[in-house]
Amino acid sequence: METSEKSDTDIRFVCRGTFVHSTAEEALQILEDALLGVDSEGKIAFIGEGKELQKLSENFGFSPSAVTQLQQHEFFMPGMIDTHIHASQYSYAGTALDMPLLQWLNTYTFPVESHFQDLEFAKKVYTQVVKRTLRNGTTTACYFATIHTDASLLLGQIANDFGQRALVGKVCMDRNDAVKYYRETSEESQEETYRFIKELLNKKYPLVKPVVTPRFAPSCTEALLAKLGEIAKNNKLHIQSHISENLEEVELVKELFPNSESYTDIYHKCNLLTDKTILAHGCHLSDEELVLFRKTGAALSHCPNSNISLCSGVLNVRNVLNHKVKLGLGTDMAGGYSPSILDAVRRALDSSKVLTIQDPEHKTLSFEEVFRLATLGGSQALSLDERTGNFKVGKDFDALRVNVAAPGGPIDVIQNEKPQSLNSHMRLSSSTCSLAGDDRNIVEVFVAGKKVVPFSEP
Ligand SMILES: Nc1nc2[nH]cnc2c(=O)[nH]1
Ligand SMILES: [Zn+2]
Repeated sequence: METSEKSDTDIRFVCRGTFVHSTAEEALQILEDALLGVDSEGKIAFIGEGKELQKLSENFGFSPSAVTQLQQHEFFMPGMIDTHIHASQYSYAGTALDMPLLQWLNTYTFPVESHFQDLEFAKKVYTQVVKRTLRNGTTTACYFATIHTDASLLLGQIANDFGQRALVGKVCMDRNDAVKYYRETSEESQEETYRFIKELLNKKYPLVKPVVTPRFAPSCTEALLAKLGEIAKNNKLHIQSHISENLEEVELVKELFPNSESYTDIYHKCNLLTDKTILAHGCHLSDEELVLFRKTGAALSHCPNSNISLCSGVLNVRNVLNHKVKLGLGTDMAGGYSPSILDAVRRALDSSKVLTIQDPEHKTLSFEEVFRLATLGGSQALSLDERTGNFKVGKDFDALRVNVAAPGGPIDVIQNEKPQSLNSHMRLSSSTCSLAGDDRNIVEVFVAGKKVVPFSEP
């Protein structure tokens, strides 16, 4: 049994059943007939075995009859973490994937994002994104908004209202020759970043924090990048951006920053690589660049749907893991067409298999490893692993109640003739749900001990 020190904790609720999660040692740990208690602050107070019910109920002062028992085919898993998602691109998700990155940005993305100065439009789209991602089991999202400060603040408010844990970034870009009306001056970008951080922090939302967000090197001058690095450092803030997504972009960066050794070096020189930095893609990074990530503690967000949809490249996750670089999964919607991290799990496995087809020596990622990337890995990549990522005592209870056989769901559970051990059954179930399941299998979602799905009536 694992418990927090104090047993005078007030217990909010206790659940009994199978819990599936990742630890540093075990990519997929299955706790059968476990008992997990959540305290009044939404933190995990204890996790023990079902047979310890009597003792735990006395120690923690809860009634055994109040314990919620999971049903057959149900299990709890940690909430999933989307380490890279563009909330502002939801309105065209699933469309417009017919050109490569730079042309796609100019043709579709910038014109759509420019509409977010309209707060009514922003409210509609951002409400839908937060609800949709929560329903899909994203308990933590690291969001890009747009250059508009007020709309970005609105995204923070909506995430807070629905109870989602979120990092929210007002996008910074002082260079954009293609769509001139969607750009700030360097001064505006700095001043508005200050205002965004100040106003969002002043709200004191418990689960929503600002993230400094230079869009990517091609849309920022070196002076702006350096200023944003300074702002992040002085305020100890998270940083997010994109890096080495497609080859044309990498060439453009060489032209725009002729004095830098590499794409990674540009961010490094501007103090943008820290242990609170998350950079999306990295498909074309060199091993030297990965070493710099490792040294600075910066993380990568693997966005396989987007990498395939925009024909950007295939990230060699095995190589990233071998370099001990922190890594999580991202949808990168709308470069990726799905808002679901379950989809990212599937695409990450597919991408890894493509690498194995190309090189049989490549060690394919296992389902268990990718499950860890979607949960614990994401929390580490965002430096939020003290708070979330798995069922460790003292962390917030961010969890999904999954029913493999949810009525009306996409999975038909076919009973095996031979009885299986519960453990292998749950291993199969968690794998089945990730590979064949969808939001219909996610029957409840909890963030910091609060049930946020199904949505409560307004
Ligand atoms: N996929 C993707 N890559 C980017 N690089 C710079 N901006 C973007 C964006 O919005 N999406
Ligand atoms: Zn992106």
